[in-house]
Amino acid sequence: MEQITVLGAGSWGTALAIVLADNGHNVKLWGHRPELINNINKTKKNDKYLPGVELPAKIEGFSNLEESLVGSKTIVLAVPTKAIRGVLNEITKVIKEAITIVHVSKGIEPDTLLRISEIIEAEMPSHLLKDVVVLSGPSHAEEVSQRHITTVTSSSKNMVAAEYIQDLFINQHFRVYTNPDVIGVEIGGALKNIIALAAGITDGLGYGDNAKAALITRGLAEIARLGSKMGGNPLTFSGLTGIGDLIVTCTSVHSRNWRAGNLLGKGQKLEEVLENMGMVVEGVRTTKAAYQLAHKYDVKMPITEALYEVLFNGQSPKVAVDSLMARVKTHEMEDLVNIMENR
Ligand SMILES: NC(=O)C1=CN([C@@H]2O[C@H](COP(=O)(O)OP(=O)(O)OC[C@H]3O[C@@H](n4cnc5c(N)ncnc54)[C@H](OP(=O)(O)O)[C@@H]3O)[C@@H](O)[C@H]2O)C=CC1
Ligand SMILES: O=C(CO)COP(=O)(O)O
Repeated sequence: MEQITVLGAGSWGTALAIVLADNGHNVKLWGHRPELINNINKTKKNDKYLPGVELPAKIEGFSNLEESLVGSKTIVLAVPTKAIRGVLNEITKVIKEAITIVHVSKGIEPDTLLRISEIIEAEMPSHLLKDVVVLSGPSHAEEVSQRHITTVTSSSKNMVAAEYIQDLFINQHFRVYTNPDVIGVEIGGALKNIIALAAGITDGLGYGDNAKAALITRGLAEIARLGSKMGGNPLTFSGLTGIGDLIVTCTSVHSRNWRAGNLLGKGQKLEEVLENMGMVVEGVRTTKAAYQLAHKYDVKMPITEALYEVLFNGQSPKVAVDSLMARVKTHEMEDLVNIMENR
């Protein structure tokens, strides 16, 4: 059995700590708010993020980063995308030996347009970084923490590392696959949040299942279009970290992105929505990044572009949906578009 440090004591960090503890590992769970950590250690619960869930005895909370890292060679990084650089910077100051970082965040950094594994490689000195692995897939913390059946994918440039992480996490309720396509896995996980926001908006506007099916399917088309151009394997987008995560996030009330979109669709302002969520809504920043990526790679991403107008240019959700539907008619399949345009 291993000792593993989980950085980030929010919903996902805590749920993954439970999986690891269930597998017999000793888990040091670090959070940056001492009151939350004291409460975790006292009550053996994280009532702010996973109300009512009992934490296994093998999880110990830490608010001191250095203490949480002593003796751990594998670190699970479970903080929101915007906090990643800061946390990596602090890790670098205190560790002495190379570590394996498993990141579980779903986002892309606006402006730099870096994926999370690229941020990790850029921030960490190479002598302190053994491997980077991404663990991603359709997995809401609320269900994982109740040991409901979940499937995810472990991906790394180094498949030995991906398989090592598969072994650490896999159990009867939490099935872990591997996939060498880090780009496809990270792009699918990050961009599904944009489509989930849009699905929440159409639900909030009062549209039904047809609209949601359209968003999931056409959302997948634009994610795959961008992701393949960035070097991802097109097949990855039909897997757990592509269509799988799209389905769960667009259809579940657990999704913070769907919930935020739903409130936007019902007429709330973005600032108001984010203030009241109390948890990270990754899709907002990622919409900005994907909008920039679409221009950089010259890829059509109509849903992303419509959402960008709503989030950053004050367009009303109804007008954005109407303009999506009023676009010039086209073929469904990319190849057909190329064939027809060249005939
Ligand atoms: N929840 C889920 O089901 C899943 C989430 N993910 C991904 O996991 C990542 C984390 O999300 P999740 O746990 O759900 O988010 P939450 O909002 O539930 O928790 C985020 C945690 O990170 C903490 N945090 C914020 N800023 C910092 C910082 N600068 N330094 C240290 N800690 C910080 C927050 O503390 P505080 O707010 O108190 O400051 C909070 O404890 C996201 O990228 C998300 O997309 C992936 C799969 C499933
Ligand atoms: O990534 C997730 C499920 O796979 C969590 O999605 P939300 O961040 O929208 O809650």
